Amino acid sequence: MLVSVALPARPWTTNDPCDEIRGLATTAGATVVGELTQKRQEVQLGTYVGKGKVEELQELVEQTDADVVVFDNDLSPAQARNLEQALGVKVLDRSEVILDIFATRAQTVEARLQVELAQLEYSLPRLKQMWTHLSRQKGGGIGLRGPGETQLEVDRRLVGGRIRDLKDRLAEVQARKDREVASRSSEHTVSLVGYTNAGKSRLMNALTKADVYVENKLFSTLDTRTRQWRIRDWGRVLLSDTVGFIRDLPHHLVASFRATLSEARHAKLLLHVVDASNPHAEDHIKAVNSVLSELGCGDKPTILVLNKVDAVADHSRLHLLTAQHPKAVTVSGLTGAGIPELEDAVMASLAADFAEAEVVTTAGNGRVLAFLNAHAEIYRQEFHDESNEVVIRCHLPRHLARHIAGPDVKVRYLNGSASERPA
Ligand SMILES: Nc1nc2c(ncn2[C@@H]2O[C@H](COP(=O)(O)OP(=O)(O)OP(=O)(O)O)[C@@H](O)[C@H]2O)c(=O)[nH]1
Ligand SMILES: [Mg+2]
Repeated sequence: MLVSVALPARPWTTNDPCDEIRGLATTAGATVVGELTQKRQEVQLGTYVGKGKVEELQELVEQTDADVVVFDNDLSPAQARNLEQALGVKVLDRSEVILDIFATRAQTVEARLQVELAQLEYSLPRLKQMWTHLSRQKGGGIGLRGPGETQLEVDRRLVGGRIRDLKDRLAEVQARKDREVASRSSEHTVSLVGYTNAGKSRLMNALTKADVYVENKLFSTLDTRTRQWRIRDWGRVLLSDTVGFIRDLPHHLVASFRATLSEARHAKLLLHVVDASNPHAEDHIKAVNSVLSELGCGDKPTILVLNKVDAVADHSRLHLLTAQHPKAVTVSGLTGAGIPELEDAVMASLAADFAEAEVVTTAGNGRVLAFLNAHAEIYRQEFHDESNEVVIRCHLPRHLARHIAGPDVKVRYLNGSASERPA
């Protein structure tokens, strides 16, 4: 049974208020048997909704034989407890459903650690509810208590210990990952970000011919994957797919998925993928932008990618989107439409970092030659026998110039216009 409550601070954005929570609940494996919606001026402290609605909900639960009630809103521990008592069935809120999906989807060690951490941090304030229940069963918890401690305190301590343990292990994994990401600092790194189900993974497959899991469910990607993307004859880009964002992401998850998003934080360019066929596309763009700025990626060069253009039924809405975001690129990961234009936009953005340069070094400097071969676009090489020097004209990413610095290396930039490519 789904419940969605509109509040002045969190209004419904469509005439189908349960749309998203239905998607989340189904993704979590539930079958939806009924829905209840209400507009309220403020939250009822004890039970979130008013007494009348609780009764209505009770009836609906009985009629449909529902065994879980899922709120599209976030409930306080006390509200969840009171509702469970009144309704006689399990009551979950939006964050719990998202956490549950994350728990079943997490694949790598890192994602599992993050999900467990988020779940424990979420349940710590809710322990009281579990233990008042249990201590009644076990005769007041006799025999379970440590000296001077109530069972609740023991439990909090255990959970607290586990949380610290998880944090330590995550820190290790993340340090390793940061080293990995940093070692790619000389590369063109691009990250796909966007609302869940926007089509990031499919676009990744289309661009890199990789085989990343794609599914019409929310949060099909929980781990970052990085693949090579060869853009025609221009060069190589490392493209990462990331976990999808969602409105009101539980903030523990934002924090713990920071690491999963480290690729995005270190990327030189973000491709913000939007499902242009979704009527809420504009809301999704805003939600993603706000998570990005929370992650400290707000100022990163970003290309907005209006995806699934093949599925857009209402073209006037697409026109609105393109009018609102004139620099956006319109594509379809399914049909491949617009991908050449996306490649152009990516090249132009990354090339803004390129400069035409003349590098002079001794002919035997294999290190510099190898580096330029790998990272620059060389278009002329001259050997000067008398001085035993080699003069290399190339297109060099400015931020890489420091990697070839040395006593026998001279770098001279040939013109100020960085984005121009030599003929
Ligand atoms: N019609 C159409 N469907 C698409 C397109 N791109 C993706 N889809 C479908 O949209 C659904 C979601 O695609 P994914 O690539 O898994 O989306 P995602 O952004 O990676 O989703 P999460 O990993 O859950 O955040 C799948 O059913 C895809 O087949 C497209 O260009 N056109
Ligand atoms: Mg995905």
